[in-house]
Amino acid sequence: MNVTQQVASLNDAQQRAVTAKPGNYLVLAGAGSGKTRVLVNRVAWLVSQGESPYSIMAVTFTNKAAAEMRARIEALWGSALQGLWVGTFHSLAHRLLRAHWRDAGLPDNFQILDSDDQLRLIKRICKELELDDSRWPPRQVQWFINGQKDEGLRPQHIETHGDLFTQTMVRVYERYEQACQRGGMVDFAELLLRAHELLRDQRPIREHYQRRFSHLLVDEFQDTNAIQYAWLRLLAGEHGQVMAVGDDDQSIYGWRGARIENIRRFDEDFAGVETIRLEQNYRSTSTILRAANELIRHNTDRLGKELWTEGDEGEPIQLYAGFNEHDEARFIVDRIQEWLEQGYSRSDVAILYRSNAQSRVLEEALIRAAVPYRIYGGQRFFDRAEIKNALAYLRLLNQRDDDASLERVINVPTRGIGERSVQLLRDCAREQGVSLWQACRLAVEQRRLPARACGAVADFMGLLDELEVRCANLALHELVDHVIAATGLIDFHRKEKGERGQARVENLEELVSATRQFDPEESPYHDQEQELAASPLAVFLDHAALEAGDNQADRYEESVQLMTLHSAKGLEFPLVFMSGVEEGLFPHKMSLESGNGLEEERRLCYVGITRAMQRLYLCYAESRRLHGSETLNAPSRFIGEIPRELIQEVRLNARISRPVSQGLFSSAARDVPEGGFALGQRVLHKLFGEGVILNYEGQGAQARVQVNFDTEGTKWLVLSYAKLQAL
Ligand SMILES: Nc1ncnc2c1ncn2[C@@H]1O[C@H](COP(=O)(O)OP(=O)(O)OP(=O)(O)O)[C@@H](O)[C@H]1O
Ligand SMILES: [Mg+2]
Repeated sequence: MNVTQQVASLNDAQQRAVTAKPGNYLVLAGAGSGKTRVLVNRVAWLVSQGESPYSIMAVTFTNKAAAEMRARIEALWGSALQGLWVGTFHSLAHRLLRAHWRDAGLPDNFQILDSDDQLRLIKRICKELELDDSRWPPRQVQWFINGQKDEGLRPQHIETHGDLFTQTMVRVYERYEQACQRGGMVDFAELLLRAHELLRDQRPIREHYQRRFSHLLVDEFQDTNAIQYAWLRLLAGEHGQVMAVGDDDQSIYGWRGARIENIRRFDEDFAGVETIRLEQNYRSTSTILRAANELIRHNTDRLGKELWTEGDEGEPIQLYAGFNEHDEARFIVDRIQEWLEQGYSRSDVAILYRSNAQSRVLEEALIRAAVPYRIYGGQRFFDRAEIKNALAYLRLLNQRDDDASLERVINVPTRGIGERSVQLLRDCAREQGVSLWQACRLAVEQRRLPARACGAVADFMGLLDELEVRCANLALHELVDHVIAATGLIDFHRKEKGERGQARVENLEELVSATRQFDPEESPYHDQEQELAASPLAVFLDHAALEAGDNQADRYEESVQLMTLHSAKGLEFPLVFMSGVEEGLFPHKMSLESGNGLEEERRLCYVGITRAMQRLYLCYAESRRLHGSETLNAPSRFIGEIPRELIQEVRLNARISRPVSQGLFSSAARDVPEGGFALGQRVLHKLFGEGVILNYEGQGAQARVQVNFDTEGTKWLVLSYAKLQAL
């Protein structure tokens, strides 16, 4: 099919956008209405009309989306397009700086500083400035510097108003800039800022690109920040033609500086803007679409759009009330397996969640069922840096001579043992043929390090020895809880500003939850053999090492996709689960503290719902152990904002109903598959007395139940041995 035929297959509004005469356009439309498709078609159409690919630049949100966009454009056109620029704001800015390094004031071999390198540099500067890092956490400084750059501000532009905090931050920012300049290093935010300054200050270069790029096309325009917007304006100049494509209802990066107002400003800042609205949705069933429309109607600050579809009504949205997070995960994985049997492919399925830490329980359920999965745009739980740090401390507790773990955390959180000292320790270990831990001891005894480092190493060793004593009689989950607090890891991340720090703290707390099942008395896996073989800590560490291994589905293997709601933007899947749709988790409790936080959460929910093409499941857990503590959450208000008639509650077994329900609707019921017991049922055990069944695990001879006994606490019991009596 050639380009003209392709364009003819679009609807009228889409065709109008694709074939629009030269000018500035805002394509404002809801999810799944073909905005990205319009953009792709517009590029191919421009080329088919004789425009040179050299004159076209298309910007999108992630590298992956950019690669996909180029592939789709070239597929439409039928061959590769030389000279066409497609990328993210960052990659395009980078390209400009590489081409004009001299004019941008950079060395020709300038390096990109990733976020970890940036943090390391900031730490060094804070130290030089003798800033106490408990008062001035380097991560907070990093957040500050990047935030200023995103607003286009250099240190000299920042008003300090005599405020000590700002003054100090600006002082670090200045030094940091000097260090980057000296070392020829450019961080991510700097790419945008510097490319902006290059175009702003170097008239010949600006005019060259303004002449070259007569067509600028931007996808996901609602999530551009101040500097990206400014950059776009400069590049467009007086004559450039911009087509900005976006959806105000999907603006979900306000917390990272994105400006939804850019949509409104576009009209004022660019000449003769014509707004084109696309209203037909091609992605979802009418039920899913109605749910999304009704939900987003609860937001006040909207530009207002309607979406309709010719598609089928489809099935109602399924709502599942999990008894707890394990039950929720099990339910999800059971459904996935059913679909796979029906012939769906694994890559048709996405599981979306609000917060990173939620992935752990889902990952475990998938691993147990041997369903390959990938975490899109993120890392598996046990691969995350903060988790690896905590595990390194735990490994050291277990085995001091574990050099890799020691190196990992000897200076995390920062305690004044710099790279030079670590090198001295390595040398000493090599000379003496001992472990790093032994080398630490020697170095302290023989004062082989500078006095400050010596003191710090001695403190570090003291910390581990003390932890060992303190933890001797703790249950595994208490031990982990104690270790992440006493080592300062929790505080270290808590001081980081923004979602990232918050996510790390949540992950660490989730690690505590993860260890509970390894405590003998709570463990469904527990048996005597295991107890004789190894401590729960050792068993857990092995488990973590295996899980962090090569379990992630290989790149080309079909796999179920797990991702946060944020990274699901722009994507679509036939089958979608949204898990953890609970008050406090989604909307996230942190969001309720800021004025428009709730509306941004609702937009995120809208993004989630509109990812689904055929089937959508909303799941929540009546009780959830997340980040180490157990909470009883009400179902999210977002569920209540979807019309009742669009939702069907899943009842796995309606015979027995649960006594406790936090549900909006009548509680869904579920019984234990073997033995005829129900969750929530009271039972009698010969030794432990009366209790309530909380959970179950496995089937047949493997079936175990967790019972909360009135006097003996919570225990996991093998059902076939326990001889429970129903009460
Ligand atoms: N005219 C059309 N005919 C058939 N299918 C279409 C048409 N327009 C779009 N689609 C399909 O609808 C789906 C959604 O399109 P697209 O991803 O471009 O929407 P979008 O508006 O960019 O969504 P989002 O807001 O989620 O980014 C895609 O599968 C696309 O191929
Ligand atoms: Mg899109």
